[in-house]
Amino acid sequence: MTTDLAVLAEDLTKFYGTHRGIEGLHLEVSAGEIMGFLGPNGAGKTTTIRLLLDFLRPTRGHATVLGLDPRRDKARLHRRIGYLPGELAFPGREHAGDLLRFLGDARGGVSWSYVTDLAARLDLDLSRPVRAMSKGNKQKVGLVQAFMHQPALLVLDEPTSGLDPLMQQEFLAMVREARAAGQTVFMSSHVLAEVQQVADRVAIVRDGRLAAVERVESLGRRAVRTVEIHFADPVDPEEFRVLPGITDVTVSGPVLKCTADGRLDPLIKAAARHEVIDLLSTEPDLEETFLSFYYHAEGAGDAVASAGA
Ligand SMILES: Nc1ncnc2c1ncn2[C@@H]1O[C@H](COP(=O)(O)OP(=O)(O)OP(=O)(O)O)[C@@H](O)[C@H]1O
Repeated sequence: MTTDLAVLAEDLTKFYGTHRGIEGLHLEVSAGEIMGFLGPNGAGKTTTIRLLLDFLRPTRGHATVLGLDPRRDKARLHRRIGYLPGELAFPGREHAGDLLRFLGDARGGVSWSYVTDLAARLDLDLSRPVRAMSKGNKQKVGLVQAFMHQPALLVLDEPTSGLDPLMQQEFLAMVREARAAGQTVFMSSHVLAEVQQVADRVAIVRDGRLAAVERVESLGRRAVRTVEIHFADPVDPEEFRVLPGITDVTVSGPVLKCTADGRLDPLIKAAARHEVIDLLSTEPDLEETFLSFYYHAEGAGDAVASAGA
């Protein structure tokens, strides 16, 4: 394989008995990119992540991570990865600082000032016992341990779960900085909005299959928006129903409501034939449009859209 791939999954498949975890996954993550891994609950995100790290063995297929075989080179690979599990379990009674020192030593030593910087950014008190921490604070400990050795690859399973909005933004800033430093980030989420803020591309899984891989810039083009136009006088809905990309037209006296598929130009030109009092266009809701398309569309799970890295 070429060395500029941080992750390569080839026909990666895991069945739990007869139950599909993930099937036939082909995925490439380039070195230095941020890849969002999106899907609803039970789609197969955690299964995929665990396969990449050799916490699970594939039923079929193969993964190459940082040029290594996760099974053969597990210890070497794990030193070069920062991993945040979806379910954090800190069994001991240690204070967060002791736990991080222990984990840092196990990875061959880390810069302690970097650890305290990360903790300060996330507003994490290292002198508190981890077991007594809230879910959000435990998540911060999990994030610090994933980032602290500045690994070549960060594999983060639902990293913002339990974080408040301010901390989510701080985390996204850390992810951007990681990319600037040449690190690769593979992060799962079921929230497109957060992934969209940092990711270069998103891979979308549904029912254990890859539904699509898209560059983030191209997601917006699929956005459907609702438009409401207030005219000075009543208008004929038929005039708008015939426009390309315009659906769900309803007219109530001088107020027209419709859905536009992203190209507003035909609608604006038609509206301009009348006196327009006001125009309201709701922000494209990508959760509703893009994701519902991939999550629910018939056969979407088999249609692997390829977007170049
Ligand atoms: N140990 C297991 N035994 C049996 N089935 C499992 C096991 N782990 C996961 N599954 C099933 O495999 C499928 C994929 O699960 P997975 O946890 O990978 O999804 P996910 O996308 O990470 O979901 P979530 O967002 O809920 O964590 C689901 O149908 C799940 O029920």
